[in-house]
Amino acid sequence: MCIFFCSFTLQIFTFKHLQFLSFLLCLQFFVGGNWKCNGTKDSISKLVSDLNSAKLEADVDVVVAPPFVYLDQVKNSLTDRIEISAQNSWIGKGGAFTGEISVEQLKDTGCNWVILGHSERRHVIGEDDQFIGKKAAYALSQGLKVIACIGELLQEREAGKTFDVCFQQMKAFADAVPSWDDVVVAYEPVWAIGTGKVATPQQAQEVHIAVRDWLKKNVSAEVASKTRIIYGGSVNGSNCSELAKQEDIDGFLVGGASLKVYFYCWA
Ligand SMILES: O=C(CO)COP(=O)(O)O
Repeated sequence: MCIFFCSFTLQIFTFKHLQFLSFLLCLQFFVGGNWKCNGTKDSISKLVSDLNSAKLEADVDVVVAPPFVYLDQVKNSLTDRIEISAQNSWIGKGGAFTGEISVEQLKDTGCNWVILGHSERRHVIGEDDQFIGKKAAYALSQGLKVIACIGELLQEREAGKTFDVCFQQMKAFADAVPSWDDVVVAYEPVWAIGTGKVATPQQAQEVHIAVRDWLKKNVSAEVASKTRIIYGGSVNGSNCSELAKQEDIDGFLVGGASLKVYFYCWA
């Protein structure tokens, strides 16, 4: 693997170093595995055991997001080298909210990340920008880090609205969160999710740089330079290297391919 991620991290360091020299910063590559609503006790136990013996590069952040019901199992069996994320959280303190999971409960199971605004929550479940913003604000206020997802539908891309949609979703996060220190932005074009139709490196880079520019204009230059913007949507072993070469792609959020250990260990 890890030669793979190591070499890209080094390239990314060079790009970022040149681009943001004034901040003397480089962004650590981030690889997130979103297991979505997949797995059984047995299959997850096998994946965890494979992950525990995988050789992961030291300078890549690796985070996995198992389904809620397996969080405890994963936390109790997975190496501490890999952090754990939830796939959703409630907007505030727990209580009489049937079927919801609170941030406090997630922290209690050892989660330190949560994915919010995923397109499957937006478009299948019907969560809107404000609701997602509230969730992000509450999660951050309780010390949970946030993977903040944005991305356009196919018809929005075809109508030339990609930037408008992504910027509107960014604004909802920006209006809600007091700080971007613990936020990673995941650009996931909806038409690329689970379809095998990955964005080209140019399509992804074009949005990533626009989102970084949006952060610069609307939040601050420092936040723009420090915030990792990762790509998700049909990423796999064959397309990841070209995507990772793009200057503003700081990692991946991966669905289907993250259910196999080899995704974390390409070499
Ligand atoms: O939704 C995704 C990650 O959050 C991407 O899913 P796929 O990698 O299966 O397209």
